[in-house]
Amino acid sequence: MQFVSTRGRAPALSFSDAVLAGLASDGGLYVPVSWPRISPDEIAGYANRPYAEVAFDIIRRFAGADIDEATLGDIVEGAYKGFRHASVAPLVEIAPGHFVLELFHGPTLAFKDVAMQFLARTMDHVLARRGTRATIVGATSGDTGSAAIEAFRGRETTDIFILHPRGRTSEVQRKQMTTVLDDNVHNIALEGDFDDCQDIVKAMFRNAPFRDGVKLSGVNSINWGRIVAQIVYYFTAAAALGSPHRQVIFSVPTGNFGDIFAGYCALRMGLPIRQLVIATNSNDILNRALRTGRYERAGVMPTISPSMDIQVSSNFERLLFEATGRDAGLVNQMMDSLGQSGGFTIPNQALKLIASQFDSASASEAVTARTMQGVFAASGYLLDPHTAVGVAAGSPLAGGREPLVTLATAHPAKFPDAVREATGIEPGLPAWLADLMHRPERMSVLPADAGEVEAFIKARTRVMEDRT
Ligand SMILES: Cc1ncc(COP(=O)(O)O)c(C=O)c1O
Ligand SMILES: N[C@@H](CCOP(=O)(O)O)C(=O)O
Repeated sequence: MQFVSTRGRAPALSFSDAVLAGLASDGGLYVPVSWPRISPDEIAGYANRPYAEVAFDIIRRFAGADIDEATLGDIVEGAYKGFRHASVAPLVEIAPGHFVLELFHGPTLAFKDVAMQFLARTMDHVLARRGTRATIVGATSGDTGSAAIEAFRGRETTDIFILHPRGRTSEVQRKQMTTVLDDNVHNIALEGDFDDCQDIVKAMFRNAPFRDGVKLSGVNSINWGRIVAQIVYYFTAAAALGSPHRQVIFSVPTGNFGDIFAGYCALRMGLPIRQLVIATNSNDILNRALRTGRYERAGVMPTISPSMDIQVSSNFERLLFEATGRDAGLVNQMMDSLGQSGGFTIPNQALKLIASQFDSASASEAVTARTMQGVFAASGYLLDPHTAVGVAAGSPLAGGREPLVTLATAHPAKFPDAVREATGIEPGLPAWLADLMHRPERMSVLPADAGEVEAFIKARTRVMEDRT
């Protein structure tokens, strides 16, 4: 399987190369050259199969001969054996016909672990096979960073640099990142918001001498290796609820559009998804875009669901590529306009197509808190604030013919203040993180300046040491 860039000016790459590249050299995002199909019988066969087996069966269709099957089998086994729930991603019914898909049973208590545990093992394998190293960068609003640091810590093949917006993550999230003291882990607290972090990461990829010099690779969902692993749980959840004989609706708390784009991939691969609901907090660029056709950047607003405090949703570019019939010229025009004037208009045809597959809703702070409170009062189930945004956005569609599945993207204990304020209950951290708040921290504070961040990385990466 080859992967092509949404901007059409970078070379097509194999699975391994696309995973190592992260972002395409033309600034675009890699997508598979075509969508593999999973037959109805195969979908039915996924019900009750171990998660790792389904992951293997789906991912092998993208990895092809690039990663031999025995190795891929070992990678997925290793990735999911540390999850604290035997099903990896269990479903819990919180109201008649409304399920949450718990994606937070990995080591850092967020859905990011599902992909990151796979991605780190895959990168490690490819780098070791090639006898080389990479410098990993990532922008985080809290969860990607902790999951990536946990997955890459101590690895000989990589140095990892994570940029988080200073003071804008929850304390638990920050501690999960900054208390990891392995030599290959570097935390940067940036004086800015998440979009600044992400802009700097993208600027580093555009700087070819720097990118090639440090062998830059990325772990955000711009990396196809993240998306491919997130496709899997849409299949396991739908199969458990009766697909392919039954359609399913998914409501997905959305920021960078990676998780919901994985749902779209599942749909393109044959999963009978009735609708994908884009659930946003007050940072509602996607909800506005779907309603008005204008994708218009605004300032990032801090909320009680901080991991979704994002305005520029990188993976929306992948959807635009698909919805315009893979017209890279049009995608370039839209992205240029976003860079120059902060917005663009989605062509009518593309907007219509998107509206036929997606719905969207935005939950205010008050609605998010009321949803946590209401679900707890009715069922005793504690939602984290991100999942609550998804539950609020999806609820109007609950109780109909198709089951509604809201993706539960984080454990409530990652956001104890917001959960306590809404429900009166303070969720505790699991035993292996019980002393987290007392562990020593290490991080460096830097201004939101790509040059300074590059200099910081150059001074610390072992890849540069190799070259000098
Ligand atoms: C807890 C949580 N929920 C939802 C999201 C949104 O996911 P995505 O960025 O893939 O849209 C994030 C961050 O990305 C997150 O950390
Ligand atoms: N919410 C994310 C932001 C980055 O998203 P990603 O999925 O593209 O890595 C976070 O918690 O860091």
